[in-house]
Amino acid sequence: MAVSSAPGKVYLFGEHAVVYGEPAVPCAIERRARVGVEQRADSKLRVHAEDLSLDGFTVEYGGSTDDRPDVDVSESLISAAMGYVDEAIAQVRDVTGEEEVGFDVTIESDIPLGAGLGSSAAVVVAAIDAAARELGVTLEADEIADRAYRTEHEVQDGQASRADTFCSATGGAVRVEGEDCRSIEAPDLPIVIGFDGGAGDTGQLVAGVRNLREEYGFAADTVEAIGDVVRRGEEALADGDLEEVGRLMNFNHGLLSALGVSSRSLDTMVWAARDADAYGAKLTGAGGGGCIVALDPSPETETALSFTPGCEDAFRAELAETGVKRLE
Ligand SMILES: Nc1ncnc2c1ncn2[C@@H]1O[C@H](COP(=O)(O)OP(=O)(O)OP(=O)(O)O)[C@@H](O)[C@H]1O
Ligand SMILES: C[C@@](O)(CCO)CC(=O)[O-]
Ligand SMILES: [Mg+2]
Repeated sequence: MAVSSAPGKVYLFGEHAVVYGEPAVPCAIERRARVGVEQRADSKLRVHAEDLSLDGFTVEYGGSTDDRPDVDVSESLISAAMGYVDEAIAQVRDVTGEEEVGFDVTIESDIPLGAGLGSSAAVVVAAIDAAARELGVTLEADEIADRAYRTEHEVQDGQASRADTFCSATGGAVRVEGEDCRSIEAPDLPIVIGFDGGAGDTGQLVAGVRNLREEYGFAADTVEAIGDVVRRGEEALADGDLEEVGRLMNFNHGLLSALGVSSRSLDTMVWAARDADAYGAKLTGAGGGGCIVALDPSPETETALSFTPGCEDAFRAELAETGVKRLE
């Protein structure tokens, strides 16, 4: 049995636009997915997922018979959950050359699912690392990131960036522009997260932006404008100028909103953070529902969010210095 964990992330700048080659700056946070992998005698996959916003379920399938068991969970939820794990295991079969190998996979995660904190990337990164090690292969962080990217690319219908998976595999603050992925220095960031209890489907939201971009020149311009905001944001980060970082986060949120990926509850939380004098606030990740990220060294934003209708949870997040961790 091999067990690995990987962190979730927030985007300081640049989600969605990063899919079209603009730069983005995500930052790993200390909320992790842990994945345990044990090789089986047959070629099936059994997945036990503990906290998919329900009590947990187990599915077993693959091999010659497809015996998805009777579980008290909708088929669509299982399919959604299995998409990433399935493809991650396919990548490990490919990289190790062991095409017929089967696994029991156990997932535990404290990253809310589909909420913009990169639960998919964390699960995929940890699963790839653990499954490869279970077969005696230790992959470098770059290779894990690459295989995890291919997984997200496959599941998100060919539209994904390397940002989430690179950030989760390497930890820290990173900058991703197309194929170019690197770690960057970031000042101490007083990160506050607000969570509306909801979720958005990354694949669908990315497809929505793609359609807008194809239909309207000004939507394509909006994507480019996000790139401009990110470049200014990088300068502000390098200068340690958190007030400017915050102003640019606000601008970035407005542009994401124009692209149709915000929601009423995300906007409400963003305004609650701004009213509490946060440096700035924006949605994080694919949007549609889920989380916002704000910067505020004082307790005001967290307190304000905890009294905001529609905000289910407000918490501080520490930067995760380490990406994938080998636990067993
Ligand atoms: N604990 C878990 N167990 C099994 N699968 C999980 C778990 N957490 C996440 N996943 C997988 O990740 C999918 C959610 O990924 P999605 O990209 O839509 O959201 P996210 O990664 O949380 O947010 P974002 O991509 O916006 O940062 C789930 O449908 C499921 O397939
Ligand atoms: C929306 C998006 O930019 C980030 C999702 O966390 C998609 C991606 O980069 O693959
Ligand atoms: Mg995701």
